[in-house]
Amino acid sequence: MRNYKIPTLTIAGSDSSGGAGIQADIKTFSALGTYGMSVITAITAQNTQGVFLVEELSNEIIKKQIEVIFDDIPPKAVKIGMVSSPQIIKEIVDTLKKYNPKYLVVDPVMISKSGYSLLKPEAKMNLIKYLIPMAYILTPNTLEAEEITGMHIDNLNDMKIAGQKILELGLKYVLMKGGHLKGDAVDVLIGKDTFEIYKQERLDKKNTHGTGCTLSSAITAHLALGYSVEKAIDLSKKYITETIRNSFDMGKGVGPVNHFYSF
Ligand SMILES: Nc1ncnc2c1ncn2[C@@H]1O[C@H](COP(=O)(O)OP(=O)(O)OP(=O)(O)O)[C@@H](O)[C@H]1O
Ligand SMILES: Cc1ncc(CO)c(N)n1
Repeated sequence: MRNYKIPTLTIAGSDSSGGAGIQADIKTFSALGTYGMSVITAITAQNTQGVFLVEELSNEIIKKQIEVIFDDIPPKAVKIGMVSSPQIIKEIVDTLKKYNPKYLVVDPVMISKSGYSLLKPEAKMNLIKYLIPMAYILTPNTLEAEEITGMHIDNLNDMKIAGQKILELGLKYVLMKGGHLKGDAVDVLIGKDTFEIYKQERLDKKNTHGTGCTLSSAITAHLALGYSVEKAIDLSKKYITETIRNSFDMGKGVGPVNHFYSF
């Protein structure tokens, strides 16, 4: 139902260049027909060439944004992206526990495509201990899954084993993204009794800024719209593929995907 009235929420960092972070999430929520809302955790001075400065917001304003949204417009599904420090992670987890959102999609953002660390090294423990266990779905790329599990991931079988290891932290599903491996763009969904492979052709495209953010917010939107987890991922995988296929030059570096290719 594309009536733009189903509320969805992203808790993430702002990307001033509009291709990733909060901006990618809101574009995706809108393109897929939901009502997007945001809790900003940090502001990045970023463009298509890199991340130049990051300023985190205070725990107080992050907590308040979450509370006033949930008290007024409870979202049908929530996505969490960049949460850079241990105290921000703890604050978000403690605040969300009061509302216990059913569909919580966690994208464990660690390093930007341009190589900038968006997660402080000391925050990794809180991510694993507090945030990941709350997730309905975690969407790590293989490098993030390596950081979480300590395993080396090279192929589909490694992805499956690492996914099963992450499930032990208590979450429902892991969607591991194989975008960084060679060959087709293959992602795998791992649940207690679930193993699904989502395969699309690898597109030879330069402009892939924001692919991870876009995929996780597409899953959030589709869950909010009432699709099953398998169908939500299937539709989101097709959406990200088309946004990459229609990506375009913008700026001097790695340009954005095209969230609005179908309009
Ligand atoms: N060149 C490509 N062609 C087709 N699909 C791709 C390509 N690159 C990535 N994907 C797909 O895009 C989605 C996002 O994956 P990716 O591995 O880029 O995430 P990420 O590394 O978290 O992104 P980001 O750098 O934005 O954080 C996945 O479904 C992945 O398979
Ligand atoms: C704010 C922000 N969040 C996530 C990403 C994804 O890497 C990014 N580049 N910037």
